[in-house]
Amino acid sequence: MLLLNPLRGILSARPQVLGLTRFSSSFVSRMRFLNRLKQDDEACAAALQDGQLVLFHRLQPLLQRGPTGTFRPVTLTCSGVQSLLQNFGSDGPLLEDSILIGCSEQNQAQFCLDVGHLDQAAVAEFCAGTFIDLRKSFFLLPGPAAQLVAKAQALLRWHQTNGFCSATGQPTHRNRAGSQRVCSSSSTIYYPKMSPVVIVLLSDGSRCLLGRQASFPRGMYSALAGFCDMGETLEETLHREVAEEVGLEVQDVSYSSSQHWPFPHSSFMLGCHATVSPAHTQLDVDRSELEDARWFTPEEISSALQAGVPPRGGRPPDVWLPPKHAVAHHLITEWRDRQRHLQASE
Ligand SMILES: NC(=O)C1=CN([C@@H]2O[C@H](COP(=O)(O)OP(=O)(O)OC[C@H]3O[C@@H](n4cnc5c(N)ncnc54)[C@H](O)[C@@H]3O)[C@@H](O)[C@H]2O)C=CC1
Ligand SMILES: [Mg+2]
Repeated sequence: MLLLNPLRGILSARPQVLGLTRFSSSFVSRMRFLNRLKQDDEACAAALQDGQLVLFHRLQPLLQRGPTGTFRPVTLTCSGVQSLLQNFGSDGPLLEDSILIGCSEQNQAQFCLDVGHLDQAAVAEFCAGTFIDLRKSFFLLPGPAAQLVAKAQALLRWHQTNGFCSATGQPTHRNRAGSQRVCSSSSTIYYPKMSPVVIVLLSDGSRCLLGRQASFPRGMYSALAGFCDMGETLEETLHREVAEEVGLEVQDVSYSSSQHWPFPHSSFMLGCHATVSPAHTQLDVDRSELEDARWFTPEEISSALQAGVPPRGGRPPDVWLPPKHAVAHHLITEWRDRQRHLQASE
């Protein structure tokens, strides 16, 4: 139940439907619907009228704590946002700045809008929510909502920083969905960008390798990661990064899963497992990239996973691992489960 009077009737009645369930029977129709909205400005404008909107203020999403204590993004109807904008003396064109971010399972188009020109505290109070920094929001929200909010913020940021053509210096104009921008002078089309990053959990058969950068929170260790250089394959990046960062030669590589990672800007994380020969595990750590790297046994990994993410302010344990939403966490739990399976079958 939403306990919000000023917004009665303008908050979306279905805030919990953010995020897509893949492979549902209507998956194909939703994907085709979204694709049409990206190509057809009129259809997109019509979909906005019936859509849900997630608000941001200077790239911070508006969240609300639900009755069970879990956070979710506040979702507004189109008329709800219009009332809000009118209430704050700003209406009309701003609504057209909204960007298409998805489609709910009820076939409602989902949009985001940054109201950074309005008073943050007043809007938050009006919507009975709180604008929370994305890094914090990402870990407060359940997985699908976190990914949707991260995608929304990445698109808002991309539009805010790509207002001009890098070749002609002339303004660029967005399509209605916000899926591209076109140079007003040269007609060059620009699409939102992600930087590909390979992230790899190395194993020597009985241990896995984790490292930490000096900039990580104290005690946090993660899988090795590195940006792809122009022209590289996933495998070439992986071999190069491991050689550069810890001085090892990789044998086998297998792909696990991928993730859009919004920090510090949009990265496309390609998660892999890889092995090194048990006879060649001596590390030669590049201290300009990593503060530390070491091999961990399955027992050490299990207890670090059990310890969880330390609360803010408290003294962190000596070793803790990235939280659930991070692909690094997924790679580490996959490796731990595989080790358990191997031990059980011995
Ligand atoms: N989701 C997850 O589980 C994890 C995500 N990550 C992310 O992976 C990313 C890459 O990891 P790092 O070890 O820092 O990469 P890295 O080992 O390639 O080192 C970063 C350096 O690469 C250079 N670089 C080359 N191409 C770049 C580009 N397109 N954008 C920015 N810098 C570029 C810069 O000099 C930068 O300082 C980080 O942004 C981090 O947030 C890292 C670990 C876990
Ligand atoms: Mg790295």
